Amino acid sequence: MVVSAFQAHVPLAHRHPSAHPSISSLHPARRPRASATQASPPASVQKANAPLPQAVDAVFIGSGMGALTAAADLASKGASVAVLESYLIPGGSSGWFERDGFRFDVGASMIFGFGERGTTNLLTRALATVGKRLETKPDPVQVRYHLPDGIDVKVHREYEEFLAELIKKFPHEKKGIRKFYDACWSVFNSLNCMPLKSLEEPNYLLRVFAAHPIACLNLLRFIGRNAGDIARDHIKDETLLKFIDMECYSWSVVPADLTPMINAGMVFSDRHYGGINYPIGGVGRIAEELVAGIEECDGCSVHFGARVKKVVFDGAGAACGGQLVDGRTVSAKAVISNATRWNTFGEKGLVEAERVPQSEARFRERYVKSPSFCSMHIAVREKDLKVAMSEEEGMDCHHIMLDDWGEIETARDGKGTLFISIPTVLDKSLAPPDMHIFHVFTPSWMDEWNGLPYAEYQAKKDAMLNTVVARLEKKLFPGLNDAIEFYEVGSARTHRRYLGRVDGSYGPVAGKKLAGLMSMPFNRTDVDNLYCVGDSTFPGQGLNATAFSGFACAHRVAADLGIIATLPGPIDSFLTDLLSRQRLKL
Ligand SMILES: NC(=O)c1ccc[n+]([C@@H]2O[C@H](COP(=O)([O-])OP(=O)(O)OC[C@H]3O[C@@H](n4cnc5c(N)ncnc54)[C@H](O)[C@@H]3O)[C@@H](O)[C@H]2O)c1
Ligand SMILES: CC(C)=CCC/C(C)=C/C=C/C(C)=C/C=C/C(C)=C/C=C/C=C(C)/C=C/C=C(C)/C=C/C=C(\C)CCC=C(C)C
Repeated sequence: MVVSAFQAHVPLAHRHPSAHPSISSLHPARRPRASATQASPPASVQKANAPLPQAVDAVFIGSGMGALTAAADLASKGASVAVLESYLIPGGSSGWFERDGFRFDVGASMIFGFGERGTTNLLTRALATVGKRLETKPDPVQVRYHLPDGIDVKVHREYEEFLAELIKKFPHEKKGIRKFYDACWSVFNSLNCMPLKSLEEPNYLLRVFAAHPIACLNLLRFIGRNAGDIARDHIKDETLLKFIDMECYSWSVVPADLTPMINAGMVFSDRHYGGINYPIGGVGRIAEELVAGIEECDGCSVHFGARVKKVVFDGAGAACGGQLVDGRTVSAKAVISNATRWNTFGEKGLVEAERVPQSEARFRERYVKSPSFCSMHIAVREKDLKVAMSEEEGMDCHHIMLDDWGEIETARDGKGTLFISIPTVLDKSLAPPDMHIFHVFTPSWMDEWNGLPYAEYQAKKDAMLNTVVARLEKKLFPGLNDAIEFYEVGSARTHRRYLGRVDGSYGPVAGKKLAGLMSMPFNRTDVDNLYCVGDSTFPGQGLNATAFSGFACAHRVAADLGIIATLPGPIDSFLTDLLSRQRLKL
């Protein structure tokens, strides 16, 4: 099937601002967006969609960053892979869409894992597995916070510069601040000195322990802890603790008490080590290049418009393929689901109810769905903004805004935490000259949107936009209202529809206080030959995190397929099962 330019850019959300007098009168300068771009779809997408293979070593359900990383790594090791993606372009939440010469990132534009050094630069490494590389633009500031109590803090790329700014605000906590963030460095440095592969492959564990015993022991010290515990070991000031809650919430969507310390160590240090780097041409370029690289490998293919209905099983109850909604089947020795845990094992999931293993109950008891986001993608005319927009004049790409601490997690209707990215500050190629892309998103729940009739649904989107624009105008971007060229709002329903994620959820989060990452599932499941990859697996949300899950998954699958050396078969099986039984007790 050839994907037409129009199909490849199906609207993310349908919206008709002109149909709502309140909106058009509030924003006379706005116009409905023009029809979807007629530009050609990317070469990767055009080339993909060869006929489905009948049988491969590994079949992937979905093409999010977890699956693409794993598929690329397996392909580079000589395995044959088929990636089946239900949508028309790759990447899932790291995909893109185009309108009128603008290229919007579907998800967050703040990208970790693109550094040049160490071992934690997993996006650089994922691309390298298939001989690809992307030009990136270093971001001098990870994020600028605009928080209650007058907290206006920039997280500079330079660690000491960030600490100095925070300490200036909380001088009485000088020691505690350094101790907390230094603890994060200790986690990061331990990870960043070792190859990162599967924690459920004993041969790797033995080798890595032999080569890096101190780093491994340090990671074991932190793997069962949460960032909030460590913060409170060192910090007493309640406002500073709230700031650290926000530091965690801004990427984990839970406060520090529920945020695993390993992930906090990664995020709070890598931003100063590899740094935040924006891929020129947009976040979607990562998925495009991975697809191109996978397709260049013998026996490997990526297919779009290929929605998998169910996992297929053999007579012994082992997974042996994926069946599409149109009935076609791809047989495989390993079946890897990049759908969320709920979409894989839940009601109407890919695995029929009677085959769902008991152990999944354990996951559901510990993890809940995080909220979705209401995403406002806005095209903005620079000349009408009353603030300087260039990096040279001090504009930052990413901002987080909150007006009242009480609303950090709970506020609805656009009154809670606002995440703002303006990727055109770093990459002008994303928009026509003198135009900017504002991506503003705020946590939002499916129950706010479900069942709304069309007119109410559209009105709610517009109301959210108006609330948010008013807040941004007042605090950060005077003139924004009149500078809007066009906009597009996505709700939890949009995320569910286009990303296939249950309730449009951003991913699983701890439903209660857990021991760090100890109970986060790895890639193997209790169904033979069925694996999971992506943010429903260790270590959770984030592109770099899902790239880790991809490498880990590829390593374990390659071991099971006999492509890489393991301990002798029976010993490998015995130790792997022992490790997984031990984790089940936790
Ligand atoms: N800046 C950032 O760090 C950033 C940016 C974007 C995304 N992300 C992260 O990406 C993570 C998600 O990555 P992921 O790997 O878990 O995947 P994903 O959810 O992004 O992608 C899954 C893909 O699987 C496809 N799919 C689902 N069910 C299918 C089926 N039955 N048949 C065929 N295809 C199916 C979906 O269409 C989607 O393309 C999120 O946690 C988010 O944090 C991070
Ligand atoms: C051998 C023995 C005995 C022991 C071994 C011990 C061992 C080796 C343990 C190893 C543990 C490992 C390998 C852990 C690896 C962890 C990794 C790689 C974690 C990576 C985490 C990355 C994260 C969490 C990245 C998150 C980024 C996100 C979510 C970015 C998105 C940002 C937003 C949504 C915010 C956007 C904000 C604005 C303002 C727009």
